[in-house]
Amino acid sequence: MLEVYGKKLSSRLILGTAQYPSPEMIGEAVRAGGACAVTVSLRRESAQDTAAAGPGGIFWSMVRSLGVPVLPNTAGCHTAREAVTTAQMARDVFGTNWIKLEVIGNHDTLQPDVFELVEAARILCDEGFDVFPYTTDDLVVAERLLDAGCRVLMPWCAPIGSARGPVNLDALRSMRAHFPDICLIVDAGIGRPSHAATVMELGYDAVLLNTAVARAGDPVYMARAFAGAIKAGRTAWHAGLLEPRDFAVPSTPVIGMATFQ
Ligand SMILES: CC(=O)[C@@H](O)[C@H](O)COP(=O)(O)O
Repeated sequence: MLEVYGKKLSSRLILGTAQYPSPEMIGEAVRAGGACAVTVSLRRESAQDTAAAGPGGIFWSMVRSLGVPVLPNTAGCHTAREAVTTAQMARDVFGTNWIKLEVIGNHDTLQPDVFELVEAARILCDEGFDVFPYTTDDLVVAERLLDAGCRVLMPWCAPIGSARGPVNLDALRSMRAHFPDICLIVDAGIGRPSHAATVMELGYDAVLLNTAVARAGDPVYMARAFAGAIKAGRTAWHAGLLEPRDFAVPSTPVIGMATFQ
């Protein structure tokens, strides 16, 4: 069972809550996929600033009623300062020390600003937050985040919302090899269940995704498909996968085969 910051999680799928056709469908997708947690953007939801969407409103009650841990996120923040303030507000609203730390550095790629990210992570870890940093697959940045106090890393596999899947498998593989004991959760860019299975086959601990489910033709079915893929990938990793080989190797033994002269 996956344990993160001392909390045991019921599965290896974390779902985002944005872009669904309706709030009800978020609940259905979370249940169908057996998601172990949901991530929520405090800024995005609060920005709508209506009685229905504000911190006491329908959206928030629905999120709380899902019965899974809430992982508030700092989506939309561009500086360490903004992210720290947003995290502090999220702690008050949700009563949790968990924070998915996003500090965006580039408008086109939504790539994290890793410098601001590390700074924000250091401040938040010092303040007692359990920080889940959305980062790139850069090993040096990963080291800095761990030095700052993070116990989980969330590398992207492709830009947020791109649905491209793992564009640099070697980097993800090397991150897994460098940090065998750190909880690694792929966050962003997963487009298909097969992408999720692929990263789980590499030994990743979990997957966080949003767009691929929320924007699917049928989000509920898609959540179920992702749940199956994540379990399959994890089981395959446990089973011990063969490394690809350059040459053919007969699968049927030839020893003892009759020979005709
Ligand atoms: C919801 C959330 O936190 C996103 O910022 C996250 O990174 C998911 O990315 P995808 O929408 O590409 O799955």
